[in-house]
Amino acid sequence: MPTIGQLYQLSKTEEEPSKLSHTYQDIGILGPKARKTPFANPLTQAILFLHLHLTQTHNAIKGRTLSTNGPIRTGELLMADLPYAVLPTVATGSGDDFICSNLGCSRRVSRHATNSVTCESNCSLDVWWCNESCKNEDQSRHDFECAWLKAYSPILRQEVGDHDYYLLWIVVRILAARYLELQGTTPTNIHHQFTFQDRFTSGWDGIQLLRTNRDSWPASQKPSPPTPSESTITRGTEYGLALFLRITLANHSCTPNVTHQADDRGRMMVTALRDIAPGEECCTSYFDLSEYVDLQARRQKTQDLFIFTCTCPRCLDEEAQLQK
Ligand SMILES: C[S@@+](CC[C@H](N)C(=O)[O-])C[C@H]1O[C@@H](n2cnc3c(N)ncnc32)[C@H](O)[C@@H]1O
Repeated sequence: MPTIGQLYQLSKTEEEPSKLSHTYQDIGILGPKARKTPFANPLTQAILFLHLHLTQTHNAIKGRTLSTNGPIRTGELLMADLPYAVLPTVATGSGDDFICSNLGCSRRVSRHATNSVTCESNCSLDVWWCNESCKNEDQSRHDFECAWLKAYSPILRQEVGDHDYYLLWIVVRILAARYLELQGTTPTNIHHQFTFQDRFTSGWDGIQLLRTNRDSWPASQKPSPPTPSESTITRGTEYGLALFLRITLANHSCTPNVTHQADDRGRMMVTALRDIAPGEECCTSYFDLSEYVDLQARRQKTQDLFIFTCTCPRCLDEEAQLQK
């Protein structure tokens, strides 16, 4: 079950991040249907937002699902999800930008920004912060990974390649978040402030729920998992690699009713593509549907990347047409 996803910057043809941020920051316009929970991080005030009508349900084949228990209008913001862990995936030394390592910030910043700082121990060329405040705020989390990065990042990167190196590093960052959560000092530790834990599990408890639901699949849907290789992974415009606990509940549909886009600070913004009725499942698309148009191409894509055969209404309808 893929739960760690690339964050992509919005392309120029899509809605500008600033517009999304504006809708989000001006969250009062959503009125009483919206609840907001200030994030623990006093410096950045990153905000986790969940629409009051969003809920979690279960489907025998798909596993956990994101659903609604009330009406949602086209264009409404459903979720601004914060990552549990995020890391930069831009090749070392390349490009002008970095992602601030402070989880509560996660902004993309120019390497030439006057206030940017790096780790004194030179543990990794990928670890940067916007400024001293972000570094101080992130210090205890970074201390957890610093020795590991210094000892292993050059060797691992060479020996296993970027893809596997990033997967190992994000596991270290997930453990760092867990460690800080136990200390009660982390900005990811929103558990105690979050008032609707009953609907969405936060923190390490949420990580523990991330396991495959393959046991519930019919035998026909259980091929051997493909070995991901650099050539089979379409990365798009890279922003970072992140783990989200709430948007990960959204299943795939080839006629999605929601869309997800990373904003410019590593949050995943989920917006309704059409009116959604109470009780409907909220599905997004896991890939660019304009690139995978016919049924066979789309089904191959979900098999290759996520090991399931899509049975969304569009796929079933097209399948029936082909069988006529
Ligand atoms: C990001 S998770 C979505 C949440 C997942 N259902 C869960 O229980 O955590 C992706 C996984 O959900 C399942 N899934 C998503 N969309 C599906 C679909 N249209 N049909 C069948 N399974 C689907 C697959 O197991 C896939 O690997």
